[in-house]
Amino acid sequence: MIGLSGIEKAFGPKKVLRGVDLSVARGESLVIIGGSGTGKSVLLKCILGLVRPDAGRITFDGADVTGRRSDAFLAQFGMLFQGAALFDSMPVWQNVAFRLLRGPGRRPHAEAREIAVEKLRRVGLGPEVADLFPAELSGGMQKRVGLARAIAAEPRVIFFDEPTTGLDPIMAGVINDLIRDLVTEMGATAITITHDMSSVRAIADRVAMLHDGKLRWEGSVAQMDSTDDPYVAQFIHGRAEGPIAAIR
Ligand SMILES: Nc1ncnc2c1ncn2[C@@H]1O[C@H](COP(=O)(O)OP(=O)(O)OP(=O)(O)O)[C@@H](O)[C@H]1O
Repeated sequence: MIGLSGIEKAFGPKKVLRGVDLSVARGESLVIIGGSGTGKSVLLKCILGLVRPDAGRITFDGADVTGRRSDAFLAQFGMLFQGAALFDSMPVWQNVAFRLLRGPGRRPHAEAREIAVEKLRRVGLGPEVADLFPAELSGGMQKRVGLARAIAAEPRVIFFDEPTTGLDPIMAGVINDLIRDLVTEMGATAITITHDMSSVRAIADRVAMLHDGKLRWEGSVAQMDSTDDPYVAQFIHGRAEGPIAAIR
């Protein structure tokens, strides 16, 4: 469904992506791991067209989309940002219904609110939360609202950027399970960036590791656990010693 071939991106002299080849099948949940600053976020931004690659090709449903993104293209994506990134000045339901209230797929106000309340229910939040403001919610609740927003327009592809950062392990587990269930239920394709190995295990059909601007390794969670690739092993066991330099 999504294909990347030979993606390169440099910022000034710094070569961040050095030829990334990666494909994601429809309905698959891919998790991208890798050390800080290896270009995971830059890679997602390339797919969304927020960053233009210096070289390489991006395809979506077989069509070449490198360098051009229409509103209709972007409407197929949902995104859960790091830190939920809610608009503080809007009540929760308007945050969830953000895309339903504007743009090409605009819905009437009452209908958008109804959809927002339904999506909030889906992530375990009651209708009483709809009229609260983000500042009145805990971090875990804010993540759920971000998740409800990501699925509100029923996207075909959802990106999760470090979905459990800042949450306690129990809430992280709840969010991981919700992501897994939502993706399965919607039949959506998911790409997740995370440092959290519990997320990898809960969410991934397939794991890809970025290192030094390239796709270093890919495989299933079971293959990840038994691989003798020293980079993957260092990462999953969180060792300071190993081929990945700990000073960044
Ligand atoms: N717009 C930009 N201009 C200049 N440099 C950038 C820009 N965007 C990203 N970079 C650089 O590209 C590198 C990769 O950044 P990126 O955010 O993709 O890393 P990451 O793998 O997502 O890291 P983390 O896990 O810490 O979030 C970093 O060194 C960053 O400073």
